[in-house]
Amino acid sequence: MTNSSLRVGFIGAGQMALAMARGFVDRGGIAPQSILASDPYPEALQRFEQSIPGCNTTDDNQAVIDESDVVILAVKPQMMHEAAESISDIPSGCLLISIAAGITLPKLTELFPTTRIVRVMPNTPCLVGMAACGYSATSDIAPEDIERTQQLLESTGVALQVPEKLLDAVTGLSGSGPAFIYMLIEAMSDAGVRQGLPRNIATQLAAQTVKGAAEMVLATGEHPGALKDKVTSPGGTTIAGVHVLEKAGFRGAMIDAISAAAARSRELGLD
Ligand SMILES: NC(=O)C1=CN([C@@H]2O[C@H](COP(=O)(O)OP(=O)(O)OC[C@H]3O[C@@H](n4cnc5c(N)ncnc54)[C@H](OP(=O)(O)O)[C@@H]3O)[C@@H](O)[C@H]2O)C=CC1
Ligand SMILES: O=C(O)[C@@H]1CCC=N1
Repeated sequence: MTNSSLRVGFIGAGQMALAMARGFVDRGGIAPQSILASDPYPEALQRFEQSIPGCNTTDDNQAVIDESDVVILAVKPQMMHEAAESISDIPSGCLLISIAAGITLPKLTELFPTTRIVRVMPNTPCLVGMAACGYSATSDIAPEDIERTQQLLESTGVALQVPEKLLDAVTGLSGSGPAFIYMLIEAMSDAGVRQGLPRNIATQLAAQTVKGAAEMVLATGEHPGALKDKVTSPGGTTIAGVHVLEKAGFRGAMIDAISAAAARSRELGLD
């Protein structure tokens, strides 16, 4: 089946469902008419319809399962039990993809009567084709289901298969990571404004600097530390700033933040 004929459903039409649906339509060759999203919250469905003109919406989760080839489970982890209870039957042709933080594959297969299920951790930059996704599936899943998952996720950015025990780490790093980077960009922009730059110029310079530095890491394959050294002229400006960041515990704070997010993911899985 080509992507143009693939029917993709979303159970939960919130932020992440929207970002993925937009990515699938813009870059994955999925027709808006082939997208069906359910949510109990009418405003969420309205927002979804406005963002994906031509898509279909419903308040009936079972209808999404019955009328889709792939269904993304995009409810909060705390709502997964309730979502599962609203589904009585899963046709054999339907592949389920859970994006909920923390909910493990054994838990998912207990909640949903199917073995065709993949656990994915995407991130919101899939909206602009720059996602970093990790995913994992049970060992008895068909290779075609892995291929389908890989293909769909790749249309929104990078998709890496990892052992399930690493998915909470992926959640802390790349699932939650965009929020940490937005905070960094905001802080850099504030610093620019503090130094007299107009806000729009400061934010543009900060965001482009983050994007450029990220691209340097990916394109050159060099260690980030080596790239940092190339910016850091002896006795120059950068080392003065690096010293301040080291004294403030910048690296430790980032490691602690990602570790806390990963720990929270593990905790959500225990509910
Ligand atoms: N936001 C992100 O960056 C990322 C989120 N995720 C995961 O994606 C999932 C969704 O997160 P996010 O989009 O941020 O959350 P949102 O709250 O924006 O979206 C979830 C939506 O699901 C709806 N919902 C609640 N119960 C049900 C139900 N029984 N059936 C159908 N829909 C229901 C909610 O309605 P209501 O508001 O009325 O409860 C809400 O509109 C989470 O599991 C999260 O862990 C994964 C990676 C990144
Ligand atoms: O904050 C959260 O719980 C979700 C999961 C990863 C990103 N957002």
